[in-house]
Amino acid sequence: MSAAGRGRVGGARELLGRTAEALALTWRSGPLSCLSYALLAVVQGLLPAGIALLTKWLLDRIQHGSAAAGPEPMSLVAGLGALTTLYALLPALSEYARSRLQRGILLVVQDRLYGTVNGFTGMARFETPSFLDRLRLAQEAAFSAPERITTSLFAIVQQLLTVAGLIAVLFTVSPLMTLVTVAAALPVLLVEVALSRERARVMFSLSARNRRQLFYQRMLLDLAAVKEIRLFGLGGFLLRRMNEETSLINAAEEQLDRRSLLRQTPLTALGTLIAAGGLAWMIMAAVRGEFTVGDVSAFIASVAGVQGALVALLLQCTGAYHSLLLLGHFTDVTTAGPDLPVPAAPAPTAPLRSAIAFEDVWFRYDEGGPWVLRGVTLTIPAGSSVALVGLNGAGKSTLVKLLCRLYDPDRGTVRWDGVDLRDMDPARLRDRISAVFQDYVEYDFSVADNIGLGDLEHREDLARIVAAAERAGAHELVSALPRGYGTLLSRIFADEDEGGNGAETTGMTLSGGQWQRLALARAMMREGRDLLILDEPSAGLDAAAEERTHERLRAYREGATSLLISHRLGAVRRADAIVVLDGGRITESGTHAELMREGGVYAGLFTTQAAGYRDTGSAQSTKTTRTTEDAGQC
Ligand SMILES: Nc1ncnc2c1ncn2[C@@H]1O[C@H](COP(=O)(O)OP(=O)(O)OP(=O)(O)O)[C@@H](O)[C@H]1O
Repeated sequence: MSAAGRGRVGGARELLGRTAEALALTWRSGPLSCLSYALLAVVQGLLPAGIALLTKWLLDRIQHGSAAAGPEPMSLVAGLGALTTLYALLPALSEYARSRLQRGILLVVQDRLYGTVNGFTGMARFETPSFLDRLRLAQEAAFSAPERITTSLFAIVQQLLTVAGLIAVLFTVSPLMTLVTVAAALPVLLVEVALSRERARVMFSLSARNRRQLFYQRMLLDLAAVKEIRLFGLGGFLLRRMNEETSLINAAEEQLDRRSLLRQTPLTALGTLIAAGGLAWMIMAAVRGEFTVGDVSAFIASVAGVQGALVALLLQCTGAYHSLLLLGHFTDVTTAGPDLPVPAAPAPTAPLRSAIAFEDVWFRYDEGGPWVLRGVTLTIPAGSSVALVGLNGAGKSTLVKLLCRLYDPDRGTVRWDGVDLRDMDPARLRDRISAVFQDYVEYDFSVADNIGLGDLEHREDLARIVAAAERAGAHELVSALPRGYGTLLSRIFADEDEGGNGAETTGMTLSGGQWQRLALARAMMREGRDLLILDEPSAGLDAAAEERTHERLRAYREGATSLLISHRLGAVRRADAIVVLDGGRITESGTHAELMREGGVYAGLFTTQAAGYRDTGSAQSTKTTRTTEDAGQC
């Protein structure tokens, strides 16, 4: 992690590096916008000096007539008119250029950040809280930091040019008064430097609080949380917590503002006193004929202009510093490199011919954490159906993650027809697999897209989508929806009405079990894959739907390689092999009949489940073995 990632910019080199990075991003977003914005900054920076100089010349002409130096009065009036018009118009033009630049930068930065995240082939980073935190900060940075750094830099250049220009004009009038102008600006400058450092420190110290405040805000608006928040009456609690955080942030900011005020006021007064003293002295000297009225006007313009420009410059520096801190998170994420090593010349991923094999696989999520898989050795022969059972937390879903190469084992190997998964391109491997996960996704798309996303290449093939829905037992429910496969499933987006006249109707949503059938249909879309993974594919289905779904799945899996995870043991009993995972170890394996004969963990679980389905009266008069065999089919 870089220093910036830890919340501070390292040395000048790191600071310059980040600045260069922001400028490069800006340049990539549109060289023309970048150049026009820079040009506008330069012109605006020089304008105050130009106006001050022309005003001085004009006043001198009025006072001394042709004896005074400088162009003709009419040319001066025209020039002054042109410069003041530019002075009035350029900020609007500049704002237009800035917005254009901002839009361009957003596109570049968004593509860079999300492209990088999409390039993480594994899951570990998404399940690591510290990385997720960094990702959130990087997201925040992506949308503001590069643009702010660039605009701050251009504004700094503009203010520097203003200061230099005004001082140069004043120097031609009086080097002594130039010194007075700088002296008048110095106290404010010094206090602003100290304050800007303090501001950055306070803002950083508040960042954790800001994130907590954001968390409470999100919870209070989160659709998924509404039910539980209402039922448990958590709204007031979350609201209080949010307000507490806001009050503490407000208090810290108030304290900072008070300190700023206390320090700024006397020093600003001191600066004003120096300027006023200088002005009084100059006016007396002008009365004695040592200065012209134009000189006095140049002095007044310079004092006000230099002070204003220096304060603006410091504010821009503070803003740029804060944005550079944020950009560190963006850089950390976008330069994090691959999470899983992918060989430069991956082994070809051929259709599965022989078997998938776990060879003494050990895995844990964190170094130093508990082992989740402990020496798993398991073979899934091509064309066979294997069921994985075990208690909660036994490691079943973890094993699936390794099989899809979302993680690599810490020890041991997973092989696809003898080839180590680490030697394969993960994208090619996953292209050979279809899956329904326990935590399947509900996409805010149409029904057709929710199914079609299973195979992007055939996303528009309605016949294939319908066939997949039929296999998953979802066709009937989809047909009953108001717009069938075209129905938008969303609570976030609105749908266009059927007349296509642009009117919007609210999207609709499904029940948990109905969503699960769509997830199953999505997996069925992936025809011609070598391995089907079903991780609790029927957990949300009603009893009748579950029975029918498993029948269909059995037919679909016939002769194909599949791995089924289910706590409903009636659904796994017909698998070619049932494997029991206990505490990350395989403790039993065999067919249903073999495991029942063994009378081990599986037999115990199966009997317990079956007993739950038995009618108490009849159960008392029925022999256990026979009854469990029947009940297990539920
Ligand atoms: N991302 C993670 N980081 C750390 N530990 C994890 C992570 N995911 C799972 N675990 C831990 O790994 C163990 C196995 O989890 P896993 O999800 O594989 O179990 P499972 O057998 O699928 O359980 P269930 O039947 O409840 O779905 C659990 O103790 C869990 O706490």
